[in-house]
Amino acid sequence: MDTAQRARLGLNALSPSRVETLAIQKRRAMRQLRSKSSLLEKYIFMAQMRTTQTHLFYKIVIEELEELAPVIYTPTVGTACLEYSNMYPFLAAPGVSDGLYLTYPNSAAAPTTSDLVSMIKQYQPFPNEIYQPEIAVISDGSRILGLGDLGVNGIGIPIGKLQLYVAGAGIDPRKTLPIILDLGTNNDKFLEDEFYLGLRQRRPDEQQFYESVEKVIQSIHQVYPDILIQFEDWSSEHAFGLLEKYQKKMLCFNDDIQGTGAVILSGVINAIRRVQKESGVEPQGHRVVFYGAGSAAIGVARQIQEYFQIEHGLTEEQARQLFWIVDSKGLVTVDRGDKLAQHKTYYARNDNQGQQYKSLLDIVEYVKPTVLIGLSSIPGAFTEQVLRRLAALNEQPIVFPLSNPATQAECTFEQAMQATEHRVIFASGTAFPAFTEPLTQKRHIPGQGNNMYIFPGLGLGAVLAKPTYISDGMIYAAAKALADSLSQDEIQQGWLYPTLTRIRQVSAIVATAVCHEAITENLAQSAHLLAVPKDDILPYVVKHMWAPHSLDALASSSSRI
Ligand SMILES: NC(=O)C1=CN([C@@H]2O[C@H](COP(=O)(O)OP(=O)(O)OC[C@H]3O[C@@H](n4cnc5c(N)ncnc54)[C@H](OP(=O)(O)O)[C@@H]3O)[C@@H](O)[C@H]2O)C=CC1
Ligand SMILES: CC(=O)C(=O)O
Ligand SMILES: [Mg+2]
Repeated sequence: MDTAQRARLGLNALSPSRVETLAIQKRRAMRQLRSKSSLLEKYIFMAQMRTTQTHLFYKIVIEELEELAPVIYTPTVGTACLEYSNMYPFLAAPGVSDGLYLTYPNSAAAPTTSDLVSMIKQYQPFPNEIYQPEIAVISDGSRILGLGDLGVNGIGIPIGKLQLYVAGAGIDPRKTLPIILDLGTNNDKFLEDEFYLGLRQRRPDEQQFYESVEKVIQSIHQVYPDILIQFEDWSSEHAFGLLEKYQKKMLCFNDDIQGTGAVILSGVINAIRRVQKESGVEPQGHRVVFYGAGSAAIGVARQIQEYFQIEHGLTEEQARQLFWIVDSKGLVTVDRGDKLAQHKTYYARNDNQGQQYKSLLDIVEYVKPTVLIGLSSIPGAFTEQVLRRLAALNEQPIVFPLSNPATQAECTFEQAMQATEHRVIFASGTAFPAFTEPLTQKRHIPGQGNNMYIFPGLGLGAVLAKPTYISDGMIYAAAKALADSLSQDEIQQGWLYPTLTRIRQVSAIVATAVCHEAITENLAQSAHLLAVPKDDILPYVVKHMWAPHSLDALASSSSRI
C-alpha cells in the first residue's frame, strides 16, 4: 500500500511513514532471522511471519530455500511438533488460525456430518478473500515423522507440507488447507501434560476410526468437492487401510507410501545408474535390505519393484526376490512364528531354511546387500560394523538412512563416509552437512531423499489435470521424471537428486509428467489441460505457478497476500 492509499483508507497514522519494497523487507527479516540462535526460535519467527506477511514469508522461503527448508520443515518441524502445545499461543497473530482443527470426541459428543461441515467452513485464513482450497494435507498425528504419536501437536506437519507446496510448486497459499484430525492420542506423556492442547482421550478402536474418517472425508467433500487430499503421517496400518479404501474413489494419495516410494525410487535409479557406470554392477545384480517395514519402507519397496519389472524386464517374482525386509523382530520370513501385519506378508522370505536372523549385522552377512535403506526411526542402527561390512562387500555401497528428523536417522553422512573410505552412495531423509575428506580436502555433498521432491509436483499436476483419481502410473511417472530431471552438472557431481534451489523447475517437470500420464490413461478431466498441445504442457504448468510479488513491487508490511 503506498502513502496515498494509506491516507485514503485512514490508515496513515497506524504505521511509520516509510513505504518499502519487498526486497528491503526481506533484508530486514533475514537479519532478524539469522540473529536467532536456535532453529526453533527461527521456526517461531517464520511461523509468525507466515500468518502476518504471507508474501514476504514466501519470498524468503522461495529465494532462500536451502537455508529455510531445515527451519520450516525437517528437522525443525519435528521439534516444533514436540513443542506445539507449549508454543501454540505464541505462533500466530491473535485471531489468525494456522490450520483447521477437527476435534472428534469419542463419545456422545462426536460431531455429526453437519457439525463437521460447519467446522470446516469456519476456517477462513484470508478474511477478505474468497477461500476455495484445492489441496488439503490431513494427519491424525498418530505417526509424526519418526517421533511417534503426537496427537494434535501433529498439525505442524500439514502446515509444513503445504508451505512446501507453495514454495516448491507454486500452489497459491490461498488454495491450501492444513488439517489435523484430533481423535485423541495414545501418548501417555501428552495425556498427563497440563499444557497438552488436544483431546484427552485414547484413540478409538478400528471401527470407530474408519467411521470417523469416512465422516470427515464426506464433510470435506461437501464443502470442497474437488479438493485433492494428501494423507500424511498416519500410523502405518491406517495409512495402508485408508489408501486401499480411497485411492480409486477420490482424488487423494498417501505421501508416506506413494510420495516416499517415488522419491526414493528416483534416488535409487540414479544410484543404480552411477554404480553401473563406475563399478560395473548390473541393475539386476542389486539386493536391497529395508531396515524398517512400515508404510514408508513398503511404499518404497513397491516402487523399486515396479521399476525392475518395467525397466529391466524382471518378472514380478524375480523382482520381489530382490528385497529383504526387517522389522523390530528381525528379518521378515514366512516361518518366523508371529502373525505378520498384512503389508509385510508380500515381502516375507521363504528361502531362509528355517534360520531366523535378528541382528542387522547377521542379516547383512546373510543377504550381502548392495543397497541398505533405513526407514525404522532407530537412530544409529547402521553401526560402524554394519557400514564397514557393506563397504567390504561393495565397491560403492548404497546407503539411505531415511528416517526423520535427523535425530532418528539410522546413521549420519559423516559416519557413512568414514566407515566406507568415502565410497558410500548416500541419501538421508533430513539434510546432513557436507563432508570434507581430511587428506584431500575433497568435499562431498550428501543427497536428501525426502518426499518434498515429489509431493509438490505431484499435487500441482493433479490439480491441473483433475484426474478422477491418482493412479500408480502417475506416481511412477513422477518418480521417473524426478530421476531424469538432473542437469549434466548435477550428474557429473554424482548427485542423486537435483539441488533444492531448482525445486520449482523440478516440480514443474514432475507436474508435467503427471499431467501427461493422466491424459494417457484417460483420467484427466480438466478441459483446459486437454486443450493444450502435448508439447506445451510444461509452459502451461509453469504459467499456473503462483509467485509472491516481484522484487520491485511496493508492498505494505501489513498486507498478508
Ligand atoms: N525420507 C522421507 O521422505 C520419509 C521418511 N519417513 C520416515 O520413515 C520412518 C518410518 O515411517 P513409517 O514406515 O511410516 O513408520 P512405522 O513406525 O510404521 O515403521 C517403522 C518400522 O521400523 C520397524 N522397527 C522399529 N524398531 C526396529 C528395530 N529395532 N529394528 C528393525 N526395525 C525396527 C518397525 O517394526 P514393527 O513393524 O515390528 O513395529 C516398523 O516396521 C519415519 O522416521 C519417517 O519419518 C517417512 C516418510 C518419508
Ligand atoms: C518426510 C516425511 O513425510 C516423513 O518423514 O514422514
Ligand atoms: Mg510423512
